Order: sequence, then structure tokens, then C-alpha cells
Amino acid sequence: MEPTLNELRNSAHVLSLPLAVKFRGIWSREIMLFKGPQGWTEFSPFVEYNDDEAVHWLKAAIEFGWSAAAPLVRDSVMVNATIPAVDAEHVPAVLAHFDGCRTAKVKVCESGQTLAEDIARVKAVRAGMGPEGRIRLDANGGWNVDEAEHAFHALAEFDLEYVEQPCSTLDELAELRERTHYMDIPIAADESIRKAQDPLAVAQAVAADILVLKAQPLGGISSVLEIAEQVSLPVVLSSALESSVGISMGLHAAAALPQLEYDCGLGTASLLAADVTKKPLLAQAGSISVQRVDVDEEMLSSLAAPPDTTAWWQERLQRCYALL
Ligand SMILES: O=C(O)CCC(=O)c1ccccc1C(=O)O
Ligand SMILES: [Mg+2]
Repeated sequence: MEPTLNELRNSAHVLSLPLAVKFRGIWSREIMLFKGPQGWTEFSPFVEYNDDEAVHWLKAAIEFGWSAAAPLVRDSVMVNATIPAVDAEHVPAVLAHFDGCRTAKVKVCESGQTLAEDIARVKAVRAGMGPEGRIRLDANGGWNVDEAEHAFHALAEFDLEYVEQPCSTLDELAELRERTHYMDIPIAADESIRKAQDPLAVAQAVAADILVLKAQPLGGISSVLEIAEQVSLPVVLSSALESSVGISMGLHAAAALPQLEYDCGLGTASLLAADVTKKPLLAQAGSISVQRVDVDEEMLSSLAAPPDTTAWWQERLQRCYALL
């Protein structure tokens, strides 16, 4: 049975989690948690997202808290280190947060930064990972086709596993893919799927080689599984910078996927300076075991958001619930 709005409102906790490293320009992550019959679940669309987008995240939160889990085909998931757009000199300290990860995803093309800074950061990650490490990049759609092509040439020497969302539109991705085909650097789509009306359009446009799927933005584990089933491309399950509760949802999605050949972007609890549980879901020897999260009552109160923030989230919840 799905929860009523009142049930959600009454079990909701709004928290502000400090980050250990600046990510997407923010130093703290606002989230809402609920406790459902299946356990704790998370609703955490970024604050700038509108209700039409946020409603998918609410659908996902309700499914994970109130519906039985999909059958799992693995009990642990290999994860990548996530390196925000930090200065190259800080790379070793960030890498040290991720125990035993053989793969690192490096953010590039951050606004206000230069390609030279990206090159220095990726070089530092290659130095830290050694020749056998797998390095993927994420440009969050920031390059135009010429800039992306130029960046591919400048960064290819670091041996890239793939580049996530180098440009923003499907047409741009398809053109870049054609231009750089000879370089053998696969292109992954993230925002093109997460923000699309029709996630399957990406595969139809032949715009990407790999799909990045995120449980909350795509409306939950069952929609992730449906999309993965309908496309013939490999998928990577990734987080949306969530608390360990949201990571747990992502782990359950990843563990239910029949095929999983790439390491998943679910190691991001390591980027938080405070989490909601005494047993945070952090990479150990490069992987995380699939589990639900027990939220710590004391942490709920010590991380509670200020009253005006809480009121804003309660109103957001009410508006999104009306859109379900
Ligand atoms: O994929 C990862 O390594 C971590 C997740 C991540 O990068 C992310 C987290 C929050 C919002 C956007 C993104 C992104 O992939 O662009
Ligand atoms: Mg991405």
C-alpha cells in the first residue's frame, strides 16, 4: 500500500549534510528521509530542480520504502571513486577516501575552470591509480562539439574508459561520436537520459555507447530495470550524491540488473563529511555490499536542517505528491 501524504509528512526528516569536498558548486546536501514499512528511504532532488523533475525522485522514494525489493542477482557492487573538480594537488587526498577502487570518475569542464586544469587533474588521477586503473571522465554536458573533440585529443593519452555526457544535446553527442569514433573512447549518456521525456531516445539516436542510470531521478528501481531491459547498451548505475539511504536504493537497483560490466558510481558517501548512519555505505576493497540502512536517531537530530529549510521541503513534498 502506498503512503498517504500525511504518513509521508509525519515520517519525514529534513537534513543538511555537510560535504567533505565541494561538489557541483555546493558544500552541503539537503535531503528528506522517510521511514516506510520496507525501511528507510530518501527523497533528495537538488534544490534548484522544479516539481516536474522532483516528482520522479518522490516516486522512487516511495517505491523503495513501501514496495518489496526486486530480486537481486549479486550481493555486492563494485564502485568507482568520484573525483570532483578539485585542484590537481588535492587529488591524492580525495582518492584516499575510496578504499581499493580500481576505477575513478573525474569531473571535468567545471565552469570557471580551464582545460589545462582538467589535464592536470586527470594526470594526477592517472599517477595515483597506476597504469592499470580505469579512468572515466564526466563533463556534465559542458563542452560544445569542437571543445569536446579538442578535449578528447588532449586527454586521450591518459587512457580513458569512457567520457560521460561530453556535450548536452543528443545531436551533439551523435556528431562527436562520429568525429571521434576512430579514437575508441566510448561516450556515456547521463543527463540525456535522466532529464529526457523518453530515456530510450538516446539509444535510438545512436548518440551513446553506455547509459548512466540513476535510481531517484529515473523514478525508482523498477523503471531503471525497465530501461535497462529495453536498451541493448551496457549500463552504469550511479548515485545522485545521496546519503547512505539513497546509496542503498542505488545498490539494490545495481544488484538487480542482469548485466553489470562497469563499476558503479555509488561510492559517493565518501564525499560526505557526515552521514545518517553509524555504518555508512563506503567502498571497502572497491565494493559495497547490498544492504538497507539503519538510520541513527542521534544523527537525525544533529544533522536536522533549520526550520525554514524544513518547511520548504514539506511544501515541496506536498506539491510533488499532488503530481504523482
Ligand atoms: O557517477 C559517480 O561517480 C557519482 C555520481 C555523480 O557524479 C553525480 C552526482 C550527483 C549529481 C550528478 C552526478 C553526475 O553524474 O553528473
Ligand atoms: Mg554524470
